[in-house]
Amino acid sequence: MYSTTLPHSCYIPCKPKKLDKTRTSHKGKNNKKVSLFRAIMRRFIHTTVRRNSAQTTLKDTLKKLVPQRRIEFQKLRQELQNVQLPNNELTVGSILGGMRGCQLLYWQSSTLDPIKGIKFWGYTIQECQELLPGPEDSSNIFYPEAMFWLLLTGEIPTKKQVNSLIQQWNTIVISNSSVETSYLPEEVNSIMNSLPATMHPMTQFSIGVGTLSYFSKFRDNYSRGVNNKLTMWEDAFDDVMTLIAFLPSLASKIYRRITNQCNKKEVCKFDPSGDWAQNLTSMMGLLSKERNKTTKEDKDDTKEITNLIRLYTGLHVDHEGGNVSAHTTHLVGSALSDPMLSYSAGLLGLAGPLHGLAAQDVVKFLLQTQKQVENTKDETQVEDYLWSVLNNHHVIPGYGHAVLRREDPRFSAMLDFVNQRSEQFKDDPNVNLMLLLSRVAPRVLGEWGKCKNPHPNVDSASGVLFYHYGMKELDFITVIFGCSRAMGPCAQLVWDRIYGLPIERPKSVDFNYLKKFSKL
Ligand SMILES: CC(=O)SCCNC(=O)CCNC(=O)[C@H](O)C(C)(C)COP(=O)(O)OP(=O)(O)OC[C@H]1O[C@@H](n2cnc3c(N)ncnc32)[C@H](O)[C@@H]1OP(=O)(O)O
Ligand SMILES: O=C([O-])CC(=O)C(=O)O
Repeated sequence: MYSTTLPHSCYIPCKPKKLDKTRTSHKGKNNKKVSLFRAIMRRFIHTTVRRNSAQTTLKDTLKKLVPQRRIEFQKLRQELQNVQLPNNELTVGSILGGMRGCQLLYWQSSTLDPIKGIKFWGYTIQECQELLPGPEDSSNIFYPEAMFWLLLTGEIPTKKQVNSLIQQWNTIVISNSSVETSYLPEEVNSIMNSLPATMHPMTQFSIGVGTLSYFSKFRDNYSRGVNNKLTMWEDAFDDVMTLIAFLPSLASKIYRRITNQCNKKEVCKFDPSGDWAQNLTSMMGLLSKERNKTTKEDKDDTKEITNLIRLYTGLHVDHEGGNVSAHTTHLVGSALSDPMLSYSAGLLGLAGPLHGLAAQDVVKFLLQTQKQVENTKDETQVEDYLWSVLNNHHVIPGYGHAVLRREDPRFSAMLDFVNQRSEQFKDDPNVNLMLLLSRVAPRVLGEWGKCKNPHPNVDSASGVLFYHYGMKELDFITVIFGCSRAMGPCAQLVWDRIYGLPIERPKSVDFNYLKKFSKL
């Protein structure tokens, strides 16, 4: 009766009392005893049934189904790879293969060529570096504000226009009053304070951005019936401005919480005339004397880390519409969720290790390689280590791409940053390992042959540079990515509402439908 396969903790030794037949006939005086006996039996049967059903939990049931279903699915996938479904230009291979290469989305501000990489309204990264306004004393660095102007309008802004946007992001109107964006509104601040500081920074970030929805004009005006299909883009625009303007405060709040610097006022320095990336760098406390020593080189570092954040946040803004963070933002926005909710969802996609989280994983990987490989200057030893990673069915973070088929030009731009400062970086073992990997990994991945693009993507070079300048909290790195990525998808949200694009709702197919096309 008791299953011996039950886990020990489920086995409750409870023997049924023997049924005394003689007593059952004594009605009347033995009535009480009989009903007590029946109750005990009912209870016994009930517990036994429950115990037996514990043998087949939902997960156990699923586990039994997995091997066979996997085989069937793989067979069907292989057989129908090139089959086009009726009234559908897509093949089954595309539907089951992450829709790679299918043109399914409208995206305005950037396009991605597999070989040439990203272009923002037709401008290459190099052209943006030449044309977009930036600090006078730094070549190849532009203000992210200038990039946002380009993303939203398709026009290269003048210096004056960029300055006006810098001012606008430093003082923003919420709840009908003008506030400096140096501190978070109390409604958001208190939510952030209630989160465990050990919660992953990307989770905190998404919650913070979602909480900003409290101030959404779009949401408020929609619920009161104030805006309509023709005017709601203006509320979307105002929300996007509020959202982006508060990102430096929000990100630095998270950073200061995880580094226990919350009560140090000198850390959170906000310059009311400073640019967005400068305030982000400064408010995180990356420029504080405690984190950076005070030698002459360290003063140069202060300028350089600000420029690194400007370059990084200027380059990560957008990567056409199909990447997970952009696509999610667009999808959620299509239900007319406000821009804060939409981007909060986008950030949760960016937090995945195959997407934005690879930025932190790359640094973890570099540090792990330093520990595992005796001499990380020796290409053969590093190569052997990479083979062991692949043979253990792990990915090499920072390599490969769903669309790109050459080295990511954003990676090249980060590398130029390093090469232009070779003196600063020449003795950094992690930067040197990153450079060595960029030669060795493509060779190994190419020989391995599974991965369609063996070259480095943008995440390969970025985190290690933050690490160089003192950001040792690896889990935080993707938050900076998230500050930047807000710009492209949010610019698109405004245009989605200008054009009145509909709710996104593709059709799905099930296994049985696909099976109709199978000969198996
Ligand atoms: C900002 C960004 O989001 S850039 C991307 C950041 N992500 C990373 O760096 C993580 C490492 N890279 C990867 O996992 C992948 O290259 C992705 C997710 C970026 C692209 O995925 P896909 O388009 O499926 O790549 P692709 O078609 O080349 O994959 C074919 C196979 O090679 C594997 N592969 C791809 N890249 C790698 C890699 N860097 N290391 C090991 N294996 C890899 C895939 O996992 C897949 O294996 P499978 O057939 O067993 O499932
Ligand atoms: O394009 C992609 O899929 C991933 C990527 O590089 C990005 O979003 O920046």
